[in-house]
Amino acid sequence: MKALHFGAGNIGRGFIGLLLSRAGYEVVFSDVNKTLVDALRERGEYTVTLADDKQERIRVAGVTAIDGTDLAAVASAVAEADLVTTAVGVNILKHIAPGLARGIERRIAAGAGPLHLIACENAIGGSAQLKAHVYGHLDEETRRGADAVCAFPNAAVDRIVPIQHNEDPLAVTVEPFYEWAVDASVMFPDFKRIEGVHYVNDLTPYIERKLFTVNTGHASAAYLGNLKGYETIQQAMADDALVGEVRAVLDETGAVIVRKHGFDPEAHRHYIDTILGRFRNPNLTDEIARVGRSPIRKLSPNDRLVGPALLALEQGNEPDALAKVMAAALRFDYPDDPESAELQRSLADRGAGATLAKYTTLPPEHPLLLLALKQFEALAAELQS
Ligand SMILES: NC(=O)c1ccc[n+]([C@@H]2O[C@H](COP(=O)([O-])OP(=O)(O)OC[C@H]3O[C@@H](n4cnc5c(N)ncnc54)[C@H](O)[C@@H]3O)[C@@H](O)[C@H]2O)c1
Ligand SMILES: O=P(O)(O)OC[C@@H](O)[C@@H](O)[C@H](O)[C@H](O)CO
Repeated sequence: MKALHFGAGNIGRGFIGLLLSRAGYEVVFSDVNKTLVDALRERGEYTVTLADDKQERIRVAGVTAIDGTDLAAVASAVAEADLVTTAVGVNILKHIAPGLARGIERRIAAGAGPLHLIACENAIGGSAQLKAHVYGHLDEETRRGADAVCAFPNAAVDRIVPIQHNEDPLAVTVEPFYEWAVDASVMFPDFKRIEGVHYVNDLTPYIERKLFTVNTGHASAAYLGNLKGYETIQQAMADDALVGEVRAVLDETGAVIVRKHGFDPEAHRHYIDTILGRFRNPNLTDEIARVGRSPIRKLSPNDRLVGPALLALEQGNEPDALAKVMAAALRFDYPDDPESAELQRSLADRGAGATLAKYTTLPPEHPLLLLALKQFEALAAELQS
């Protein structure tokens, strides 16, 4: 069995590749990073280290890679795959779509069997977004053919994998915890189960709980920590006042999730405590630059800040703590991050109100934007004093 995985980066090697290899797949990575591709091809294996006191090392063997810029190679790999997964970043899905489309055409022409394509990105409906990009490259008749043999189950993936600073470009250190939930309701019957994957019939509660707790909490620690001059999540999480603010945010998202999906409030409190413990992991160094990366994506309407804040308002609650994190996101000034640079230019040119309206796509008078703007002004006053 062959799995084609797009993105041999941190989560690709440290989580998806590891689980697929353990499940008996030969894993073919597609990546545009030549160093990673060459090393995977030459060595055919890499090591994953678990970031706990034992520092267990796991050898992942039987892997190889293809050059993701080579459309013909990508199409061939898609034609031969028994499973396709991605972990490239939700905004990159459109760039892998042409190769997937050419591969799907070849599969249909050859009468190949059914194929699941699972986007393992931090986004609601990641695989559905991938499908829309791929279908944009198919004609009407091929789309009908693809409907019969391709399924795009949405997924939620959870494992903290920081940016790696190892001499070996393939070595990757990951937290021990992991969770991978996949929407089984759209999968073909009798699919091959992957050990470690949780198959569910309704993914929404899982992806919203994950994105609006792990990722909202993470973004809060990053943006509020950045305001205080911290460089890592571990530094930020050693600041009790800051942890109090992160908890206030997670109380707001927790109320939303518990009410919307009927989770047990006590179990959800325990979930939050576990996550705060994971952020503190002393065996990891996770940079605020990574966790806060792509602030425009993180301020978009369905993502980890605005998404739960809008739900809180719908439920009649004012999400002040979330609004403060939205305001802090505007202060995330990392010139090497293209979205941060664009946000800073917009802030300088248009001001906070118009910038928030542009990137959240909400009307300027929306109650959430008024809350965020109030928080932005309070932060500005605080920083001046
Ligand atoms: N790192 C984590 O803790 C974590 C956890 C859960 C989910 N995620 C999600 O997983 C995705 C990847 O995150 P990451 O941290 O592994 O990032 P990363 O930057 O380490 O990995 C992304 C990889 O995709 C490759 N890539 C870029 N364009 C490509 C293309 N056109 N074709 C093939 N490969 C391409 C990059 O070269 C890189 O190796 C993101 O959506 C992220 O939100 C990350
Ligand atoms: O990958 P992003 O940019 O969506 O979010 C940054 C981190 O919050 C994220 O990568 C977490 O480490 C991960 O989602 C944990 O499962």
